[in-house]
Amino acid sequence: MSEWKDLDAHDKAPDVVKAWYKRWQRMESSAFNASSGVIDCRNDPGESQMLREVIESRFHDASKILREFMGGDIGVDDHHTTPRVFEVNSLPGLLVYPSILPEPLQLGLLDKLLHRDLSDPQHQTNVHLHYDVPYCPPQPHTEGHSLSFFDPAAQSLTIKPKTSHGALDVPRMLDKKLRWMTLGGQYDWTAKTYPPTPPPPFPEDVKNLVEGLFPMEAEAAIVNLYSPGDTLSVHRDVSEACAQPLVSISLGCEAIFLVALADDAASSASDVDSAATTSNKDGINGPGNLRSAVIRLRSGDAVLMSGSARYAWHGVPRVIADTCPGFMRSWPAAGASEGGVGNRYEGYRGWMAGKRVNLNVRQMFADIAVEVEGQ
Ligand SMILES: O=C(O)CCC(=O)C(=O)O
Ligand SMILES: [Fe+2]
Repeated sequence: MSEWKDLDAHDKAPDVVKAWYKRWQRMESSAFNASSGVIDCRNDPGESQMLREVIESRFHDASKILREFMGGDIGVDDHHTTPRVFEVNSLPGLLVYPSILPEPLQLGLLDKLLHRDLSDPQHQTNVHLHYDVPYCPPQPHTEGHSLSFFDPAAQSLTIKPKTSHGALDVPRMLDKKLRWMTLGGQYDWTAKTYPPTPPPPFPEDVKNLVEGLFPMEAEAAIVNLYSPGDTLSVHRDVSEACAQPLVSISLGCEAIFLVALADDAASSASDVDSAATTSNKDGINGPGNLRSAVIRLRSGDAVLMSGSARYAWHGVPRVIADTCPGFMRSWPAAGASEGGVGNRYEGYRGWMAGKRVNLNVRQMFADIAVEVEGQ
């Protein structure tokens, strides 16, 4: 097994992993909907041969952490008082927490990430690489933060290109261009490093939520935004200075998430052929000597990558259209019975119905122990 310090963030995935990913990217939805090899925690996870339930001692009162995040009672039910956690048998350290976030909390997290944190000029996005992004000054209802980009008053902003790109308006930025935003440590996707300058503070409420629920410190995050048709190719997240866990929280449309650990011996040409050309169980789920998992991630689910699974190859070959849950589809507009601030965002009603948002949180430095007991 490789040492963390030997792993290079610029390494390309072995061919066998890339071929497996491509199969999933090209697969008809009917094939993966019918595939018994996909881990889907909403469908009797306890019965699955691919998972085993584990006990997280830190969940003695998850509801307290969830309430603190929302600043009040959110009608947390029993499930959320003691969320269930499953470990993937083929990849020890890969944990799945189905629907760990209750619905109101999912909406609250979207508000914080996409109204408050996106309009904080300290947080970089992919749009900043090519454009000078202007911000609207704070308003009485924004608690000192710049006005949300979803607000009608922000629609007249012009986002000027730094290079030869054409100018961009706010709706086009939000609908099409915006693919990621960084929180805390501002990861540089091109250099695949964290800049040496001190990062902006990690948003405190999101930090408390993540650290309360998961065995890690929240020091840097990437918020990925996908539309159906967008993908994230196979990579490993090894730019952090330590091998502490990483947590990935999904909101909105469902996705297929692939994870694989390839032993050096697993990259031979014959494995690539079998991954690329057969439709047998191995061809879909990964060649026999790849330790792999295919997980259907839904809104409110979390995945924790720890232990050897922390440096597994992984990617998102598919975001599944028309799968955003009903309670979230109209975001950022308020629901029919709600009044108040949501109505400001009426012009973007239904924006979230065509999006998947993934909050991917990493610990960059300090060491803490992971406490997971077998059941
Ligand atoms: O969108 C996801 O589920 C995964 C994102 C990811 O792997 C990353 O941000 O490094
Ligand atoms: Fe990743």
